[in-house]
Amino acid sequence: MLYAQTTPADKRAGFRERLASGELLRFPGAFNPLSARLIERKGFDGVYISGAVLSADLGLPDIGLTTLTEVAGRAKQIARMTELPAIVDADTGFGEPMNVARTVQEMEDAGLAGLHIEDQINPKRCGHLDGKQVVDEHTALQRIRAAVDARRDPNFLVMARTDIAAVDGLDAAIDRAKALVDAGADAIFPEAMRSLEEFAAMRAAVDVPLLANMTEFGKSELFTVQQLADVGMNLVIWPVSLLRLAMGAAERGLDELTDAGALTGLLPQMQHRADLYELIDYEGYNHFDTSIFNFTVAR
Ligand SMILES: C[C@](O)(C(=O)O)[C@H](CC(=O)O)C(=O)O
Ligand SMILES: [Mg+2]
Repeated sequence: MLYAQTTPADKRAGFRERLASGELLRFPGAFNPLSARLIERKGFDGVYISGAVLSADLGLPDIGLTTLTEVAGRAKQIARMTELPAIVDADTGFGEPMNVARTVQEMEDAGLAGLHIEDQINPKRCGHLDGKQVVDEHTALQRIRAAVDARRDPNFLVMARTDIAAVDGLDAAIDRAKALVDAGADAIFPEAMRSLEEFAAMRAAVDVPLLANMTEFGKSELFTVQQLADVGMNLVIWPVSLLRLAMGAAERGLDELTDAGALTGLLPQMQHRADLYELIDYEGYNHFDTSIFNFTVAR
C-alpha cells in the first residue's frame, strides 16, 4: 500500500551488496511509477530512470532541456513506488561541478540508489546521436570529484558515464574510464560501445562495476543478458524500451479505433483491470477503509 517499505538507505546498501557479488543486474527503464512496480513484480533487480524517457514524456528532445527539479521530482515519484533500487540519469549534472554536488544531494533526498554523470559538453545530446562533444579530462574529473564529495550516504552510487568513444575512439574511452575511477567513480557507463569486444576491453581496463546500455535503434548491437554477463558486465539497462513498447501499442490502438471504431479486438493485448488493481494493491487500502475494495472484477 502507498509507497515502498524499504528505506532509501536499505535499498542502497542492498544494491551495493549485489553489485559487489559481480553478477549482472538487470535494470529496465521505468517510464512512470506504475511501470516501476511492474518491473519489480516481474523479478528484475532494479529500475533505471532515463533522461531520454523523462524528456520524451514531456514531448521534448533529449538535449538537456529538463531541469534538476523536474528530473529529481519525477525520479522520486518512481523510486518511492518500488522496493528495488533505482538509478537515475543525471545527464551532465545540470551545470558546473558545484551544481553536480547539489544534484547528488537532491537525488539522495529523492530516494535514489545512485546516478550517472556524463562527460558531454552542455547542452548534452542523446549518446547515440552523431556530433557529440565531450569536455576535457580536467572538467570530467571535477564533475565526479564534486559528486563523490557531496554525497552523505557512502552507499549512494556515483557512476561516471563517458561518451568519448564515439568522439575519439575506444582507447580514449579506456583512458578516460581509468581516470574517472581514480577520481572516485564507483562504476563506469561506457556509452555507445559497438561490440562485445569493446565491452570486454573496457572490462579488462577497470576494476569497478560496468554498465551496458542496450538501447534500441542506437549504435550498440542488442546483446543478450548472457552475452553481457560473459564479458563481465555488472549492470544492464534497457532505458527507453518500455516507453517504446507502450507507445507502439498506443499507436496501434489508435489506428484500430480509426479502422474498426472500437477496441474490442485489442482487449487481449490490454492490461486487464483486475491486473491493474492488483498491481496498485487496491485491496491493501481496505486497511484504511473497508469500502474501498468491495467489488470484484471479472476477467
Ligand atoms: C541512456 C540514455 O542516456 C537515456 O537517457 O536513457 C540514452 C538512451 C537513448 O536515447 O536511447 C542514451 O543517451 O543512450
Ligand atoms: Mg540520457
